[in-house]
This record gives sequence, structure tokens and C-alpha cells, in this order.
Amino acid sequence: MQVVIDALGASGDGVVTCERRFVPGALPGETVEVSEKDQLRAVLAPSPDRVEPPCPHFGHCGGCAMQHLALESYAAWKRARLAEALFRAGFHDVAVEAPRVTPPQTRRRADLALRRQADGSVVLGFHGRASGAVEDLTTCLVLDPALVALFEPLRMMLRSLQAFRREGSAVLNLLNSGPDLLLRLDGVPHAQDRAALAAFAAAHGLPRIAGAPLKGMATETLAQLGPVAIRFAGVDVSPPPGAFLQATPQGEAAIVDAVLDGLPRKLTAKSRIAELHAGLGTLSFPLAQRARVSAYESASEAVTALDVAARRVGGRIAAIRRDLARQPLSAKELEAFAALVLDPPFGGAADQMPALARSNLQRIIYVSCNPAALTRDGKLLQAAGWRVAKATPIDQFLWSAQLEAVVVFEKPR
Ligand SMILES: C[S@@+](CC[C@H](N)C(=O)[O-])C[C@H]1O[C@@H](n2cnc3c(N)ncnc32)[C@H](O)[C@@H]1O
Repeated sequence: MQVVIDALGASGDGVVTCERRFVPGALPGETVEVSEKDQLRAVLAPSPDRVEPPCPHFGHCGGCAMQHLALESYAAWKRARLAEALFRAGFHDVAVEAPRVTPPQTRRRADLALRRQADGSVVLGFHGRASGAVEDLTTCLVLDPALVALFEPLRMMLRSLQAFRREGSAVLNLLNSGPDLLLRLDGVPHAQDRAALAAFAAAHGLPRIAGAPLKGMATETLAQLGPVAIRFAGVDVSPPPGAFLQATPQGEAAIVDAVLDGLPRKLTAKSRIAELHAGLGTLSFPLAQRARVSAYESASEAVTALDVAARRVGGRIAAIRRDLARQPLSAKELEAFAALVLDPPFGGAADQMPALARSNLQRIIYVSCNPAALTRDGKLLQAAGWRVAKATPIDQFLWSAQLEAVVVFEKPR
């Protein structure tokens, strides 16, 4: 069947709007032939924006969805999606900034799926686009080459690892101290496995390898050859295995710049900033160069890591463990702060928003990784009279449909 694509959907599929038909891999303006299940069979009249995807795994690997779209149009799509998210929240006149798009080969965090084949060999890669299969990666154009270089040695090492039976995953974080590996395995590592892991760590410059059961939380260090550290604004923090990091150093820098730029101009040394969902302190340390910071976070290991580093550099950051979904900051508590930064998980910050909307904060700076949650949370601010002072799309997940943003809200007084 032939169809004409007229839009790009939120997940990057070509859309035939009037038929609510979604065709992965098709672009607006194209006439394409599709299967009964809307799979792209052939592009009959290509868009001028269509380019040759640079990665040999594109189309099978679920990591990238948009390598077939020219970079300029791709960036314009991301910008339009942020404008649309804010429009839906009721902010109709926002001049969205140009997106900050991070370059290829800079992603420093990968969550790779592992499968053992019947012949003992190991498949390692991201989940496939359509199926539950794992695409066995020979290369990856978004990941930092230091992580890609570990693919083959990891496969070889896992082949002989007894604690890896059928399936598992490998979280690789590229820290300032080198790659940090968390293996989730379906077996229990014994002495021989631990020796193999220590030899692997030494041969490939990994200060630490940790392990966890495939279904479970308890994490243990399996090999530790040196300290682990990630640096924020010149301060070393020692992260727990598999910790959340912003996806690329360039994306992190763009977020930090946009957050600092959104702070009220008249901060004094005594001003206080509330930072919600602080993680390891990616934003806390840069923010602490402008004011005192109360950094709230629910994950206790992250709070401990942030607290230890914050104490070492003086008392401008208070790291506070708090589940903000169960116990949001109250209007009374918010009175202590000049501004507030929030960087919630994918689901957004629904429980915290009513108090923020009512508050007298000068600025609310919302770091978003989910346009739908931003729309829902933004609606409350809009209804309470807040306006958008600046909105910056940040594309840390190159060639994917994900969209991050820093939105600065202020309330005219
Ligand atoms: C998107 S990450 C941001 C972390 C940090 N701001 C950064 O840039 O690295 C979201 C953080 O929110 C934390 N979080 C999730 N649910 C939370 C809750 N209910 N209360 C407080 N923090 C929460 C997570 O543990 C995670 O550290």
C-alpha cells in the first residue's frame, strides 16, 4: 500500500495524520510503500531531508531512531517538540532557543543487554527496535569510543564467566577515573569469576567492577583496583555503581549553563537555592558557586556520595535525603529560598508542583527529560500566573526521539 507522510510523531515515526498511521523510518513529505502492519517497505519519493544513516546497525538497533534525517531538520524537530510541550501547557508565545545538540561519540553511559547463545558465545548490545532481540553491536556511533573499545573484550571475558548463564546486563559509566562497570547476572559469582573480573579490570583500566543479581537491588563490589570519581565543577564525587549521570559531558555542560543562566540576577552570598532531585550533585556544585544550596534527593547512596564531597569543599551544600513524592517541600519551607531547581525523573514532579505553583520563589528552573511530564507540570504553573522566561532544548541522546530541556519560569510581580 502507498501512503504520503505528513508529520513526524513524538517517537520519530512518520505519520499519516488523518489515518493515525505511524510508519517507522519514514519522513514528512515522502511517499512510501508500507506493509499491512505499517512497516516501511520502500521509499518511493524521498524527502530532501533524507540522508544515509552512518551506522551499520541503524534500523535494527533500538538505540537510534533518527539517523536518516538531516541534522538541521532533526534539530528543528526537537525545538518544535519543546515548543509544542509548552504550548500544550498553556504557554503560547514562547521563543524556544536553538537546541544544544551533542556530537557523536560522546555518550558516557550505556546500559547494554547480554545474552548467552547455545554455543556459549555472547551477544552484547542494545535491544532491537521492534523485537525483544538484542542487536549484537560491533560499533556504536553515539557512545564514547572508550566504551565501544570494551565491547569485544567484555564478550570474551563473559564467555568464561560462570555467573553469566543466559541473560544479564552491563551498565558502563565512563567516569573521570575510567570506565565503571556494573554487571547484572543470573548466577552467583564465585572465586574463579572474581579473579577473571579482577584480571579484566587490570587489563582494561577499570578501577571498579560491581555485580548485582538480575532481579534485585543488592549491589556488591567484585573487583576494586583504585578509587572511582566523577568531577562536577572541579569537585570529585565517588559514585555508587551504575549511578545516574547526565548522558554526555557536553549535554551536562549545556544543562549547567542554562540552569546558571536562569538564576535570579540578584543573588548574594547568603541567598539560598533549593535543588530537588540532586543525584550525585551534577548541578549542586556549579550552583554552590552562586549561593548556598539545599540539595534534596531520595536515593541514599547518592545523598551519601554528595554529602561526603560537599563536606570536603566547605559547607555551601546541604545534602538532604528526602522522598519528594511522599513528602514534597511545603509552601512554608519554600519561603527560605530565592530560587528552586528541579530535575525530576521521567515521571515528572506531580506531587511537588502545587506548592511550587503557589510559592513566592523568584524563579523555578525545571530540567526536564520528558515533554509530556513537562506539559502536565507546567500547566499548574501557567494556571498560577507563572510565565516562561527561557526555554532551551538539550539533545543529549543524539539520533533518538528523547528530548531534554531547561525551562526557566518566573512570576511577574
Ligand atoms: C534525572 S535524575 C537527575 C539527577 C541530577 N540532578 C543530575 O543531574 O545528575 C533524577 C534524580 O531524581 C531522584 N529521584 C527520583 N525520585 C525521587 C523522589 N521521589 N524524591 C527525590 N528524588 C527523587 C533520582 O534518584 C535521581 O537522582
